[in-house]
Amino acid sequence: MTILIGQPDHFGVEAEQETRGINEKELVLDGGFVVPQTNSFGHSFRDYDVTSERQEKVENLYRKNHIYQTYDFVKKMRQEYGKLNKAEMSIWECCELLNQVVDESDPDLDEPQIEHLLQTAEAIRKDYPNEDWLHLTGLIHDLGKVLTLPQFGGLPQWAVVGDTFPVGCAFDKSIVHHKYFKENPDYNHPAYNTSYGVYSDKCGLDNVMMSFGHDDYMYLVAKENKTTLPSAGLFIIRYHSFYALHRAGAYKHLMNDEDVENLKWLKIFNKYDLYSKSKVRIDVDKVKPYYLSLIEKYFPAKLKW
Ligand SMILES: O[C@H]1[C@H](O)[C@@H](O)[C@H](O)[C@@H](O)[C@H]1O
Ligand SMILES: [Fe+2]
Ligand SMILES: [Fe+2]
Repeated sequence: MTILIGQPDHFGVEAEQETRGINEKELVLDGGFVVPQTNSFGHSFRDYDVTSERQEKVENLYRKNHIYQTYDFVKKMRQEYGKLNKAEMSIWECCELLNQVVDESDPDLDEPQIEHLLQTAEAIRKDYPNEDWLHLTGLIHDLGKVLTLPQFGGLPQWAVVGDTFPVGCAFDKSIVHHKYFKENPDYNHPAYNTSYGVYSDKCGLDNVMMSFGHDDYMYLVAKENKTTLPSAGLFIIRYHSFYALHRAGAYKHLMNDEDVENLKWLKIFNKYDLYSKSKVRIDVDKVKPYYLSLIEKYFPAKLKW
């Protein structure tokens, strides 16, 4: 059975068809993963408009995120967190730390994050049994959320979670709660508010500064600790919250050929990241040995964080 992909949403039909095209022609999802119609709160996934107490929290987070994530802020954060001098630990130790984190930006999930990591990884493993790198990518993609913990500086949630977007060029209209960018100092900055901004045609996303958060941080950690994950794995880690790109198709003018290839895997990954969120618990002890073997294959025993 081929899975249903991409619910029709406010990003429009075009992005949907594009995902479908890739799915049918190249990487067919055949594992029978059933995409639920509603999240565990009974709403459709990624609905940022319904009114509830929870949504108010989510919107408030995006308001701050959009106002404070400037080009200068990102540069400073990358410098600071690129030092990797906060902790030394294994990947699994970090998974366990994540148990203390609940993501306030997520309208679909209020479970501790370790559940989400395992749900994502296990759903991928079922449908893509041979792509062990993709299972591990599922397990680790959100580990950067430890930035909210005191030993990592206790960053506010707006600097850690939520969808990401490039800084240094214009903020695309498809970004969730776009209206709050009007209060971002870069919004009116002539060097930063054109479609290329400080970048050039097909410069490659590697050269683009993304709003700072768990994605960019985990990418830095994986790269600097010399992971042997393939480039598609690193790409997924850095851009999995970049919905303006992988859902809405914005910012394509900044992609190089390798990005175009890797985007196919990211689109597949996203289905599992988004739609595996549920109240169904995974038996951690049962799956732990498998993931420990993958960690050993792709990472050193201890990493600098
Ligand atoms: O609220 C969520 C959450 O923070 C995820 O970890 C991130 O990847 C998503 O893009 C975002 O929408
Ligand atoms: Fe994430
Ligand atoms: Fe995730």
